[in-house]
Amino acid sequence: MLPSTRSRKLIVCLKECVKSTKKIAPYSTAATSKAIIEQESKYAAHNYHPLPVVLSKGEGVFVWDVEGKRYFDYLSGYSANNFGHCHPKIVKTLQDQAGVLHHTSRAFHSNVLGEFSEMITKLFGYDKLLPMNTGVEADDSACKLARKWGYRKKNIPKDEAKTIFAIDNFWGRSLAAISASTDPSSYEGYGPYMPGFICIPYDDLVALEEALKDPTVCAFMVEPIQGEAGIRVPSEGYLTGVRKLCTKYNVLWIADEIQTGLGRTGKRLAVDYENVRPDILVLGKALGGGVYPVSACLADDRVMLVMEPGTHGSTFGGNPLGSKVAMAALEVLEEEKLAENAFQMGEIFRNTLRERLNKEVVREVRGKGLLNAIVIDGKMADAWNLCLQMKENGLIAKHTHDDIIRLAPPLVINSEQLEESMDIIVKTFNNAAK
Ligand SMILES: Cc1ncc(COP(=O)(O)O)c(CNc2cccc(C(=O)O)c2)c1O
Repeated sequence: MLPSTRSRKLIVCLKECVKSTKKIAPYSTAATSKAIIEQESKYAAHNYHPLPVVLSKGEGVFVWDVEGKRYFDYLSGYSANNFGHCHPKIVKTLQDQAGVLHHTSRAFHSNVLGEFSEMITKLFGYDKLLPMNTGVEADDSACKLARKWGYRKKNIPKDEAKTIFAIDNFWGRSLAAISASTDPSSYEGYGPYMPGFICIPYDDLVALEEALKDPTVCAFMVEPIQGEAGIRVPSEGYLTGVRKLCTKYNVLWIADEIQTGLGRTGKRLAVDYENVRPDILVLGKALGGGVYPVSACLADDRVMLVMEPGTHGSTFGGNPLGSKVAMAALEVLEEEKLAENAFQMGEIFRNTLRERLNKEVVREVRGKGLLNAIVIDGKMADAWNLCLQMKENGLIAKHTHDDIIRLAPPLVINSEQLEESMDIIVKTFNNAAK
């Protein structure tokens, strides 16, 4: 039986009412931040201490919380969102491929991995790609590659291979990664640790040469700029020295560019500042366009082919969906000249903040491209409170230590957005001094 005219009018009216309540504010949702934070606290592990903000929408350099408030995103998902939130080309690629073929495992070939492998190896100048998913997996794979190369090509005695890392390194949360860590908050309570991992001071070529003299050393893994250590930029020439010493002592140089790579520091790779070429290049985070976990090891055949069929792998490594998205991400990086934009915006960012920030509160502004940090005087201000204040003023960022705040917006930021966001940073920091 058809509804009467009266009830049809009632239905139309109800639909209008429902639609109107949804317009509380752009991108807002009915649930409040407080309720959602309580829900997460009750049902999710407490392995993070997030800023008290609940995000529900992202677009370019902006994110919105559930109350509809807009923020500049100055963390970029720990540099996974180099291309901004919901980049149209990357999202469309994800949507299209998801409806065609998303996962096969490498028990079979797909029509995508070969294309992705050729594209990425030619872009970065290596013979082969080992596709993984997360950054720590790719770094772990690089360490495995180096050990096996050490046994097969450098005649290091079985199970005696050593890998050198820099003090204050950070390459993830796995048992191997924390075994290399010098940060108690990363390794405490998780022993016993991986043998054969040794740490030396960062940015110290004398210490490096001393360590490489040991003939059982297979590799030196290092970040071109230390990210979690607080955006620590090494001396000019450090990377050149690393390259020379690793060649001299027949040691593989593993460059961990998971946070610094893909335009973040103002070059396609941070090692490009010194025109040096690692033996194993490790990428991650933004390689998946911020929408899908994709990581990679790149190396020449002399290294990569020590890994025979069936001796390493991963369920999702090299899947068609991630491979397609990664190709789109690399195209965006190149087509939109985002490394160049990061270089230019980064110069303006550091020069402006060094000029405008209150020297009583701020000890240093450092970084390259759009990977920067503000180091504060811990006696004058507190990093957590500054992040809370910046949030109130419309910008979200996170500290890496009590006195260091990382500032890393998406590389798509334009000069107007940069100016507006710098005003927020200056206003917040300079008020902290009063
Ligand atoms: C240089 C570097 N290498 C490897 C990793 C590990 O990547 P995955 O997280 O994808 O496994 C990183 C990670 N970088 C990073 C930065 C900040 C926080 C966190 C966190 O684990 O909460 C991770 C990194 O910064």
